[in-house]
Amino acid sequence: MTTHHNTAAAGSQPVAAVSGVTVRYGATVALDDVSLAFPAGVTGLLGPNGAGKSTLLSLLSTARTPRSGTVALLGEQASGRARTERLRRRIGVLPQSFGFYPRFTVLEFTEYAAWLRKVPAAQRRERAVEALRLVQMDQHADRRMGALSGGMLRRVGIAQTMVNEPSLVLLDEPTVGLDPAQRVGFRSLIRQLGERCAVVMSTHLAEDVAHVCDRVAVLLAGTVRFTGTVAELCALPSRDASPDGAGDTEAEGTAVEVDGTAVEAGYLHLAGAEAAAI
Ligand SMILES: Nc1ncnc2c1ncn2[C@@H]1O[C@H](COP(=O)(O)OP(=O)(O)OP(=O)(O)O)[C@@H](O)[C@H]1O
Repeated sequence: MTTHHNTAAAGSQPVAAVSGVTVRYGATVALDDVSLAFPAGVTGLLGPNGAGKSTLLSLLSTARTPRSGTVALLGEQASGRARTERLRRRIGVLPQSFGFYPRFTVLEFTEYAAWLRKVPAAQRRERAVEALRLVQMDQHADRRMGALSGGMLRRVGIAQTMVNEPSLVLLDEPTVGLDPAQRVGFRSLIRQLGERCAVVMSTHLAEDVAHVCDRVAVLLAGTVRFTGTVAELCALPSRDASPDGAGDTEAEGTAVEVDGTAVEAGYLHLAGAEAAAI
């Protein structure tokens, strides 16, 4: 299936950027001198388990500070407690799993998220209802969180990222665990979010990237192996060719079919035998 992408996002000013960041967990180097800029639109972080995607998202969410390197968010350096707290109010985050009280209704949970994000009391209800409408969960506002299907729960997860009208939304593996039909609906929802604010989503699924993302960064073992448009990733030579061209965009300007298989081929070219074994 061929998809069309929002090329307007390419080349715009970055909404977020990391520069020379290194993060270690004991002896494990999760990110090794990583520099990446995230423009408007939807950027995919593509990589296998353990590549460092969640760690990178935790830097962009300000949950974690790098040992070395810098993080810039919404035009400011993300350092200093007061500034970081202020920036955090303009960011929405969907972690891989999020906690909730099962007896909360969908509306109560979403209003609670607005409270956590310091949305003024007078606006919380309205923002929560609006966010639920965006994800088509407003009809289910009175249902208990504990009674929701996986797909519905994930939609509420997206709603809670939007209650503070963020400029940047971070989604950690948002399509994992969804069935194929749910995944299709969810991808179109993420594209919608990308029209309102910059979105960075991690995934290990080439299909997600093909259907959702304007740009993609491939992470492998804590290093960036590619950044560019999805079409540029697809245009990389096949795996049999010399890997020296990784990151080159020689095929820029040529017509490239963007689909899951083509993304997978570009990804495998970068990952070589390492990814082929996944
Ligand atoms: N709290 C932690 N303590 C120790 N090691 C960690 C911790 N969190 C992550 N790591 C390690 O850091 C590396 C990067 O992990 P990270 O979770 O960022 O990768 P990922 O690409 O998001 O993978 P996944 O999809 O499995 O979450 C991995 O080797 C992982 O085992």
